[in-house]
Amino acid sequence: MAEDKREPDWYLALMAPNTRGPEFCWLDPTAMYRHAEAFHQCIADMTKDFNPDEIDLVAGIDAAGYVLGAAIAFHLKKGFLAIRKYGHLPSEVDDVSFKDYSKREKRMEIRKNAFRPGTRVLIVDQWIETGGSMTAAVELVERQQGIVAGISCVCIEEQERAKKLMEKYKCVSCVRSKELQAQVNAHDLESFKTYKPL
Ligand SMILES: O=P(O)(O)OC[C@H]1O[C@H](OP(=O)(O)OP(=O)(O)O)[C@H](O)[C@@H]1O
Ligand SMILES: Nc1ncnc2[nH]cnc12
Repeated sequence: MAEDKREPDWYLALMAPNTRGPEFCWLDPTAMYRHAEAFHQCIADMTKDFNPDEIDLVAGIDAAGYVLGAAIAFHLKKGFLAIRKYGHLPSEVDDVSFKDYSKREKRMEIRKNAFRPGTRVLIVDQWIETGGSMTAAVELVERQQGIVAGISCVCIEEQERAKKLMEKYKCVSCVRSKELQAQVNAHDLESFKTYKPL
């Protein structure tokens, strides 16, 4: 078999740059999900540092976290918990208010009795920018006496609240090198210079 000469996080170069101007700071990992090998490698990398025997349930954050969370739940043979934007679940809920990168007040919710106390939950999202969404998700899980078994995202920016999460929980991202991490923090990847839509 031919030796794989690619960098371990080669597939992150398939993320599309933001072309909607400075008000919209998103990079677009969904561009990468279209590539079968890239998406599968991404899911493998988001899970490889976790022992499946130490996870009972995978939770994904509405909306981009659903794509990855559901794939990871399937990969690890676990169930999936939807952490929803507020006002969508047709059941009794626990909810929490928070601010994210948009600086707007937001709310998210999970159903009451979402799992038994002591359940070990892996929380999955596409991205941590300010850490507002992930911190809120952790609060919802812990309020129902869940144990946060870990946090897994494609990219985690090194901002204040994200650093606090990293101190307290096992956090995994697909970014392997310091160079790429710095580019992620700056929302500007070297690969954007040569990025070509499929
Ligand atoms: O660390 P933060 O500053 O909280 O930002 C991260 C969140 O922002 C995005 O969600 P968003 O609700 O904007 O979009 P989505 O519905 O497409 O997932 C992303 O998927 C994370 O959930
Ligand atoms: N900069 C960013 N890129 C991609 N997804 C994001 N979600 C929040 N911030 C993001």
